Amino acid sequence: MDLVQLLRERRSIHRFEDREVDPDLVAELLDTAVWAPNYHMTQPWRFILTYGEGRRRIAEAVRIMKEKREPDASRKKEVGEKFYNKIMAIPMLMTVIMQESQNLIVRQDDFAATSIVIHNFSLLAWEKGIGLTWETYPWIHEPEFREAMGILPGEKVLGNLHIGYPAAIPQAQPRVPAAERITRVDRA
Ligand SMILES: Cc1cc2nc3c(=O)[nH]c(=O)nc-3n(C[C@H](O)[C@H](O)[C@H](O)COP(=O)(O)O)c2cc1C
Repeated sequence: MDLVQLLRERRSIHRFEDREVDPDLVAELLDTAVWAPNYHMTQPWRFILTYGEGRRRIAEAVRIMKEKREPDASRKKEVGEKFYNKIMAIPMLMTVIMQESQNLIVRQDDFAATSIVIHNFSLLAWEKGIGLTWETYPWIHEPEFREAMGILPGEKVLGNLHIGYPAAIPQAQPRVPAAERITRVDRA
């Protein structure tokens, strides 16, 4: 697939086939994805791949969080179970973690660089027929999740990528033509 087609045809995928994703393939793709521009060459990222029985670790943490935060006591179990099952239906989750610099400028540049790694990975995966959605639901920042995944102080979670072979590919969401957002400056 050429790059133009890859960029235009990639979609965020929410429904997956019940099919495993090879973690060695994901590791190989990541090894290319990390060739992102990175101003300070801090390479601040790390990745946790969760799949198979490992998913129970995230699913349990989510169940606990959702039960704890559900105000209606009679619905706690049901809500917890719903989120547990949602996580278990995702073939693989990749938690993307960034070491947070104390320096604001470095931290912002690092956030940009890590985001590029994520999109690089997304395109490389798409080329292999693997889809994903970058998810930033609030509970990735909750202590229950951080503890379950061994996320250290000073590390920021950029998201969970939900990864798998697409069961459905959503319609494209149209983009505003870039021409409408371009200002041309060609004279003094
Ligand atoms: C930083 C970031 C966070 C996102 N978080 C979510 C999310 O929490 N849930 C979700 O369904 N999609 C999330 N998305 C995916 C966007 O919703 C998606 O990219 C957008 O709808 C355009 O669809 P497309 O990726 O198929 O072109 C996120 C994307 C980015 C870049």
